[in-house]
Amino acid sequence: MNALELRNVSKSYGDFVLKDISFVLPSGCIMGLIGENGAGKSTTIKLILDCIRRDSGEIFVLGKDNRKDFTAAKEDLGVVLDEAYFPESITVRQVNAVMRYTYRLWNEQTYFSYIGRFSLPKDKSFREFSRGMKMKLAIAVALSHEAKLLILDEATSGLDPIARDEILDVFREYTRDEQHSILLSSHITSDLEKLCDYIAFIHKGNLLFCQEKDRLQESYGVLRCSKGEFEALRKQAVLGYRDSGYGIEALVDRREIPAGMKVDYASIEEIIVFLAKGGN
Ligand SMILES: Nc1ncnc2c1ncn2[C@@H]1O[C@H](COP(=O)(O)OP(=O)(O)OP(=O)(O)O)[C@@H](O)[C@H]1O
Repeated sequence: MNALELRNVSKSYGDFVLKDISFVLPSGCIMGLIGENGAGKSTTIKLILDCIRRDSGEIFVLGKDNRKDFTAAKEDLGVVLDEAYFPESITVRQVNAVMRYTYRLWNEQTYFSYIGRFSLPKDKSFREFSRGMKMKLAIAVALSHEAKLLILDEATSGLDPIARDEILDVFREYTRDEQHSILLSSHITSDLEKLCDYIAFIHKGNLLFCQEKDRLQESYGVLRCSKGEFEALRKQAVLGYRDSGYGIEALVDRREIPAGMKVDYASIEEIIVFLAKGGN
C-alpha cells in the first residue's frame, strides 16, 4: 500500500498557483519535501491534511480519500507543524494524561522513553520550554500513538545539530518495519540527504521532480570544465550551470557526458540550486 498518493492536485491563491502535483510515497519510506521559501511545501501539506480546500485533484492518505473517509485515517497520522501548540501551563506529565484520552492507541511507555531520550523535563511548564524543547515534545507525542504516517512541516529547523542527529536516528528506527512512513519538509538539505529514500522538489508551485534519492545521485553530477569544453556538450546534457569567469560549473546528466570527462558527485543542495537557477 502507498502511504500517500497525490493525483494532479492544484490550489490557487491569487498570484500563487500550486500546479498539478502528483507523487506517491510508498509505505516504509521517507520522503523529503524541499523547495525555496514560498514554493508551496506547507500548502501541499495542508492539502494532504485537508486543512484547506484543493481546487482539483485527488489525495489518498493511507489508502483513504482524504475528503471522503479520512476520519479513521486521522488516528494513524502523526503531525508536527513548524510551531508546537500546547497550553502554556501544561507539563510533560500532564500532556501524557491528556493524550491518554485523545488517542485510542496512546502508548505511555513509548512517550516517556522519548521524553527521556530527548532530555525533556517532566514537570516544567510548556511556556518555560525553548523552541527546540517544544518541537521535541510535539515529535514525542506524534511518535507515541502508533501512527503509521508522520507528516512534519519544518519540524526540525529549531533543533541543534546534536538533537537533529538524534531525531534522524529516531525517524530511521520508526520506518524500519515497512509499515511506517514519513513525509517531512525541511530546508536542511544535509539532513534530508542523510535520511530520505525519496526527494520531492517543489519550485514556484511546480513539482520539478520526485525521485529516489539514490537514483537522483546516479543520474546527475557536477562537471567542472572550460568554456570551450562546455560549449561542445550536447544541450540536453546540461540542467543548470554557472560561469565563474575562470570556468564553468554545471549540473549534468551523466549519461550525456562523453567518456573521459570527470563528473563529480552532486549533493541534493547542488541539484536543487542548479535546477532552480537554470543557466546564468
Ligand atoms: N492563506 C493564504 N492566503 C493567500 N496566500 C497564501 C496563503 N497561504 C499561503 N499562501 C501563499 O502560497 C505560497 C506558498 O506558500 P507556502 O507556505 O506553501 O510556502 P513554503 O514552501 O512552505 O515556504 P516556506 O519555506 O517559506 O515555509 C506563498 O506565495 C504564500 O504567500
